Amino acid sequence: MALYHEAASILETVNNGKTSLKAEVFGKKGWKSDGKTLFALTSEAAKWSSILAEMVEKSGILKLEKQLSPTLALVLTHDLLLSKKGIALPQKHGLSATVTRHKARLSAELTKTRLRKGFATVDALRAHVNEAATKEEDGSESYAHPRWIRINTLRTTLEEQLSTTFAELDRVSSVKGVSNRSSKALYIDEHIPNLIAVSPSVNFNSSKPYKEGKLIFQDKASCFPAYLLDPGKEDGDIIDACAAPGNKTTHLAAILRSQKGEEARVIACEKDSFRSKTLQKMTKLADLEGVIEVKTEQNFLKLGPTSKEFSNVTGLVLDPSCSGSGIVGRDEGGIVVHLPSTNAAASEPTSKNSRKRKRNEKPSKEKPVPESDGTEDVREEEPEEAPKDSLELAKRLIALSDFQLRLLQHAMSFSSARRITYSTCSIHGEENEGVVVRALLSDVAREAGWRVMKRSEQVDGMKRWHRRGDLSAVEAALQPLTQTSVVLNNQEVADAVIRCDKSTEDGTMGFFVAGFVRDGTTKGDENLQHADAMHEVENGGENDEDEDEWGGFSDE
Ligand SMILES: C[S@@+](CC[C@H](N)C(=O)[O-])C[C@H]1O[C@@H](n2cnc3c(N)ncnc32)[C@H](O)[C@@H]1O
Repeated sequence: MALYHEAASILETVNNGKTSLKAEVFGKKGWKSDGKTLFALTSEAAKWSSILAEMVEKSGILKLEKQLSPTLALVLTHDLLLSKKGIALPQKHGLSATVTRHKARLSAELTKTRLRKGFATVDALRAHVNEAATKEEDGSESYAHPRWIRINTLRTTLEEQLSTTFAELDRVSSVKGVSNRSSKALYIDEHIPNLIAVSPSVNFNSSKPYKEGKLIFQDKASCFPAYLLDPGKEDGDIIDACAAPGNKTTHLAAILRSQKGEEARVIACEKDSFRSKTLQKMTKLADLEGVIEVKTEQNFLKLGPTSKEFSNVTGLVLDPSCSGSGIVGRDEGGIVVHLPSTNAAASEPTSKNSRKRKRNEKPSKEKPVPESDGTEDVREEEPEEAPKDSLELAKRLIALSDFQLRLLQHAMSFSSARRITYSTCSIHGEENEGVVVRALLSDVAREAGWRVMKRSEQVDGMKRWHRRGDLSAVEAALQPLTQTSVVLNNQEVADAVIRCDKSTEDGTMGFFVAGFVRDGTTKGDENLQHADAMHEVENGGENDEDEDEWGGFSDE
């Protein structure tokens, strides 16, 4: 029967970004299958594809059943487990048999995914998947996430790309103009230089300039930290403390190079070994001039802030691991078909022992390195897994924010540093305003004279950005600190820090960034209405335990 082969071929074409699902199914003559059935199957499989791809990958069936392509496995698995009628083929049909014999394994993977996402039943998961899909298609309520592309000025210019790669696209004057799924439009961002957004239906994944590192796929919000740091001619070296996969590193390098020419130097530090490799690849591709020095498998906390090597470091970008709660899932963007990797090995059967993770061992979130260039599949951060309950979330946020504070305080210890940006792709106040307040009130910040970078002091685009910090989160962070005699100017701090919300007309992911400055001449207590003698703010991550990395939670 042609249905599954035709559906698989349609998903392949749509995934290449050449056309839309509707245009492919109904606009093309010659399909043997009924159009409505074909559309229903392909759109359902696309909707479920992130879940199905993971199940197929983990089950390892692509390795065992060589006649299955990733898209064919997707549509067959969809009908096997999620369609009421099952696979529309006789049981003995060869194609049906190739997936049916793995039904137990695939079902187990579906159960694991469902539980991990926090849904008690398949129907609850289905409702969630449907709701997400309805939102995507309802332009009035939610906006299709545009594809943000930063033009890498280390390798090309905006003008060159506008007149070549993007010459065919219609120019629009608002982000909303590119949020329409069927449009082929381009918007030049009004806040971040050299950043554009294109409609979700246009895909430059396989374009030459992308493969050459001239285009960097980077959400608008993720461009804020390097831009807010705003390094200039007078600056020395800049450290990107938590760098992989390297989007902010290459952005920093581009800005610094434009200011300092050959003198520009960015030191990129990454602790994780797998992500270090991605960072190396990405920077090698994007930075032919050698502005960036990569420190692989390097714990930032182990860099000596007063050592000679870093005596010329005047700025730091700190974008540490976070809950990832602001991330826009790939399925919240345009029609994206998630495909299982053909290289994926079957996951180990879950035994009691294998489920246990050692304390401090980082949960493995990495995707296999694609053979092509390895940059696009390692994300800046992984989306948050739904916590079981509010208690688990609270615990998670305490551990994360202590870790983030510790890194921020370390950044504040660099002897020549004058500016720092701290960012997360989290929506939780604890990881954002909470960390900022705790850092500002810490001895480290006060002794070194760090204060928040006020809105009025920020680079033009950031000054104009409308979403600012959450005042109630600033106040909430101060509440437990009853011991302190220091009073912050809460409103000024809230206005100084920057937020992005996901799924709004801004077209960004959820994000947070704060700038810190120290003037060098004062003790920098400008945000403090009165600063009394040295005080014990709180433990604030200055614990003796050698916890130098966010290690996730153990299952124990
Ligand atoms: C949110 S990601 C960074 C994304 C990156 N800034 C970008 O824009 O592409 C956080 C990174 O910090 C790394 N990391 C966590 N703890 C670290 C530490 N102590 N030292 C250095 N890197 C660390 C993680 O492995 C992860 O790659």
